[in-house]
Amino acid sequence: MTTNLAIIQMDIAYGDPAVNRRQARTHIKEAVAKGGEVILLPEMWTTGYDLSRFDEIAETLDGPTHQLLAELAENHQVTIASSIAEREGEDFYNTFVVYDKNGECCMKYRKAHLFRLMDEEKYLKSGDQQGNFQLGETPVAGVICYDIRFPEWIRTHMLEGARGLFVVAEWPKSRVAHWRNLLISRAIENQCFVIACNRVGADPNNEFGGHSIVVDPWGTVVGEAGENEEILMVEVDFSRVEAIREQIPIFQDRRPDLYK
Ligand SMILES: NC(=O)CCC(=O)C(=O)O
Repeated sequence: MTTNLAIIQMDIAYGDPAVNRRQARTHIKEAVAKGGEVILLPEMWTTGYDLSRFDEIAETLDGPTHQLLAELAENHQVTIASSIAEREGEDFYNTFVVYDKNGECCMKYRKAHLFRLMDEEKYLKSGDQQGNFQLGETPVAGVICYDIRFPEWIRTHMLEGARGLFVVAEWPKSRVAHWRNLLISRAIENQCFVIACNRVGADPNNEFGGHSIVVDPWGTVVGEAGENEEILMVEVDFSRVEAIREQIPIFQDRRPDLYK
C-alpha cells in the first residue's frame, strides 16, 4: 500500500503568523487537491527565525495554529506535520507537531539540538524526548533541521522501529550541499525513507535553499524540489524498507556489545 506525500516548500513571512497561516491554508488545500495524504510544512513556518519577538509571536499548543491544523487535518482527512514556535509559560521551543485525520495532535517533539549559528540557544529551550509516532500502521519519526547532523540521534529513533524519517527545516542556501548529503546518508545508513521539507525565500540573516527531498531506503532520490515555492508530490511504499533490511540486515548485524 502506498502513501501520497505532499511537501509544501514555501516562503515564510518573517515574524508574521497571521500571514503565514493564510498562506499555509491555501497551500494545504492545494496539496489536498493534488491527492496529498500526508502533508509536510517547513520548520517554524508560522514565525521564521524572528526569535527576539517570540514573547509576542510564539503560541501555546492550543492557539490559532493548533486550531487551523486540527481543522484542516480533520476536514480533509489528512495528516499534517510541521514545526511551530511553541510557548509554555515563560519558555519557548521549536516544536514538531503532527495532526492526524481526527484533527488530534498525535505527536509533539521539541528540537533536541539547538542551532547556534541562528541563535536558537539564546532564545529557546531544547527538548529531551524522541519524536517517534505512528503513521497509520507504519512507525515513523520526526526531527528538526540541525538534528540531522547527529546520526546517533536519528539511529535512536530507528531502533524504536521507525521506517520513515520526516524532517522539517529552514536550511540556508549556502549549506544546501550538506542538506542533501546528510539526508541521503541518513536514509542509506538507516535503510529508511527520508522525507524532508525546507523553506525558500530569505530573512534578514539568511537566504534559504529549498531542495526539499524524498530519499528511499536504498539512498535513491525519488523526488526533489527546486529553489522556489512548490508542492512536491511523491508516492512512497513503506513496505520497501523490510525488503532492503532483509537484503543487508544492518539492524541484525549491529554490535551493541561494542556501541549503543
Ligand atoms: N534551522 C536549522 O537548524 C539550520 C541547520 C543548518 O543550517 C545546518 O547547517 O546544520
